[in-house]
Amino acid sequence: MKPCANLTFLFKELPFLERFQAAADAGFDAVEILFPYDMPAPEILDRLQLAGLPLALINAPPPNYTGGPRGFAAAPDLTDRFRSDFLRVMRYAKRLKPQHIHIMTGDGEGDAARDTFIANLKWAAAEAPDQSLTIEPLNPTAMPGYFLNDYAQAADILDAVAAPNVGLQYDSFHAQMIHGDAVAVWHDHAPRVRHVQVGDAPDRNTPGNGTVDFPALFAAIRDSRYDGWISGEYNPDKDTESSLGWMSALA
Ligand SMILES: O=C(O)C(=O)[C@H](O)CO
Ligand SMILES: [Mg+2]
Repeated sequence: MKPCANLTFLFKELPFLERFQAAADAGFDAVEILFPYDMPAPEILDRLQLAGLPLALINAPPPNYTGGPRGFAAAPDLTDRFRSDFLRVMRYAKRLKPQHIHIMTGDGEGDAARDTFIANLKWAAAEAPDQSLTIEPLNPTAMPGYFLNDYAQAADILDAVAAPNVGLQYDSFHAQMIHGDAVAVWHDHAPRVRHVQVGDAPDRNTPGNGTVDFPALFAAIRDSRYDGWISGEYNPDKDTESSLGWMSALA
């Protein structure tokens, strides 16, 4: 199991560009960045190369995302917007080579949103056949109104899309908040998972300081032979360094 650091959440004690080396020094093998678009790609690439780290994941809402809607992939009236933004994301991705791109749905509900999301995912999968794309249910307490908010719903959508390069992004914080048992969610959906993020519930804080059963979760992940990244995506209770005890369970 390979540890990854989400640099949007971890090492916030440091200026953004210094977080890459800090992650490498702390023993991480990769980093992910939720919204890298405010920074020139060459600067990020430079820091990745200096630290010797691959980029595991970026998000795909619009590149100019600045606290606006969290994506458009399920917005029936904004298909053109989603598609032109996706092409811009792919131009960025060509430089940074993220292993996964998380496609965010934005707000919505009902059949029209579902159909739009499926059609957009099929289109994106065909447009970028060599790029792994992920979808991630976000819990309604943290993200009210967000369309993709349940793991069974995500499984249904992945079945309908049926594209080899589209899979599930599992997040222990959201899984626990949505379904009450992050370990059970892992057991139900492990074969679909392409990328894992960890944080505790209910406060998205340091793993081990909340209600998620991390010993059971890491044992289940190990048993399932998942070989992707396990990324820390949480707000450390104190400083980042003292929050990294969970990494030793991955060795
Ligand atoms: O909120 C999360 O858990 C995510 O991973 C999203 O990418 C947030 O942007
Ligand atoms: Mg997440």
